[in-house]
Amino acid sequence: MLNVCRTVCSQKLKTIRLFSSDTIFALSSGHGKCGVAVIRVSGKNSPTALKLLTDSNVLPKARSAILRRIKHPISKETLDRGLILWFPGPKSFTGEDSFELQVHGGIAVVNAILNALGSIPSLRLAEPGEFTRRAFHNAKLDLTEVEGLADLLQAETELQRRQAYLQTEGSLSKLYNKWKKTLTNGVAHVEAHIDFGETETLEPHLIEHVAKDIHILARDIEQHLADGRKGEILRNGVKTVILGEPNVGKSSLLNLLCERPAAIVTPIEGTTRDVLEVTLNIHGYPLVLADTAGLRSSTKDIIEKEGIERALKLYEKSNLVILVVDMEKYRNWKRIHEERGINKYLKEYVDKLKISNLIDASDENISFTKQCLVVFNKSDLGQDEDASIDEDHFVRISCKTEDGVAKLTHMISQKLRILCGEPSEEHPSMNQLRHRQHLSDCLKSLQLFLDEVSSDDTKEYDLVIMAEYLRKSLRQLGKLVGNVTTDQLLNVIFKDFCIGK
Ligand SMILES: Nc1nc2c(ncn2[C@@H]2O[C@H](COP(=O)(O)OP(=O)(O)OP(=O)(O)O)[C@@H](O)[C@H]2O)c(=O)[nH]1
Ligand SMILES: [K+]
Ligand SMILES: [Mg+2]
Repeated sequence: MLNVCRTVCSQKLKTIRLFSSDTIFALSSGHGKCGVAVIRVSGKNSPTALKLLTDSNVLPKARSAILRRIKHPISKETLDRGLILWFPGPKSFTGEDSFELQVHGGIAVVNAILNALGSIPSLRLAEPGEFTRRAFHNAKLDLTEVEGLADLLQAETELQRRQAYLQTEGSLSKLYNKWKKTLTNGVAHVEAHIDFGETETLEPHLIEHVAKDIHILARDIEQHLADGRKGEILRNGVKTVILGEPNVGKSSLLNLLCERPAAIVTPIEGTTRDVLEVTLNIHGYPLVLADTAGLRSSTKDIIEKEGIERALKLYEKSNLVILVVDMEKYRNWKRIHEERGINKYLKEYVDKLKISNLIDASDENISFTKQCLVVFNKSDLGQDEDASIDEDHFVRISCKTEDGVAKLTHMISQKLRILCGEPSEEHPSMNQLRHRQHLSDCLKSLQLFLDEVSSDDTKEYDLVIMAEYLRKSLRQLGKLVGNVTTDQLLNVIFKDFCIGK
């Protein structure tokens, strides 16, 4: 559909580049047949375009839905009848004069209206994300809010939606702007000291006061950075890997959790080679679950060896490990080593799988170095009264009878809550590497400032250097919210948007 429109507009696109004075239009609802399609127009020629489409000299009432015939500007043919919403700037999404059309969602209807818009001089099809980019340039949204909006469009689970929504509403923005204000204050005070310090009487302990504020700020940023990457994990999905010996039922478990036969299951050891990933929604949390090749060192098969290597690589990067154990094998082991318990078995098991760093060796009991659940599978194959399997991170299941699977799902969701947290307005989590980098750099400069304060016992501060450290920190916060940007950065951020947003 857009191809048609692109052809119509291609002539114009050749000559018109991304000048903000262009008036842009696009289909903003999904592509293909649908009940209602939303077409958006924004820019200084919106009023003219709207008058032409409605064949009227007056603009409709602002921000009210009005039913109108939509006509071709030249032939005056009625193309459809639909709702019109007129948003005069600056009280619009983009901050510019703009309007929206809600029309019948047929492909030909949408094409006809897009073509009609394309026939109006100085109107052109919007680039991906261009409406949002204008909103950003007109200070309707800052950069973290733009990122929140992109995430909201991508969100697949309830908690991803909640985190993204709070961010579009400025949860991160408010926090970072508060920090910016503290820093701006600090810079102003230090600079005032440099400019007037020698001639005028300034508050005697001014630098100490600034240092106190900066100290609190540095602590807050440090705490914000030390959040276990909760926001990032929620945004990207919890990387979870199923590991274990061959034939313990890893693929059976993946199939059970995703409720379809995604992975091949056979009684042959070494059935799975490639990593197989499925995305699941568990109680609103996104889980990226990977089935892997059974870990063993005895194989000579080069394909299986490669599969094992891939499994181990994935393990290193995973947020959560589901370690599968064959209940029967554990039972047999216990018969031989009666005096030794489950912890001993697990230590031997991870050694054998060559993932011994999963268990903290210094610990007498068992503690894992990553979030981990141990699944004792094939519980249907005999009776076992070992009560130690009912501990926090151990669960007994049968992929055959589906016994214990509900309990496992519950335990997984608890782990997801630990890893992702609950998005909240009061304690928003940063959720992109970009945020982390700017904040770490900001913190570094703040620490240099604080070092300068504490190192000088004669209280003869080097104010010029100190002001520079604060300005550097401020610049990082500016980059974070988007006061300081480059086209390159903006292109990266806006690349996730589609045409019409
Ligand atoms: N009785 C019983 N058999 C099971 C259970 N879970 C899996 N199996 C069987 O165990 C065999 C191996 O299952 P898979 O799911 O292929 O095991 P895997 O760990 O993925 O094996 P590899 O990919 O070869 O490492 C199959 O014959 C399954 O039907 C269970 O809970 N009870
Ligand atoms: K198998
Ligand atoms: Mg398998």
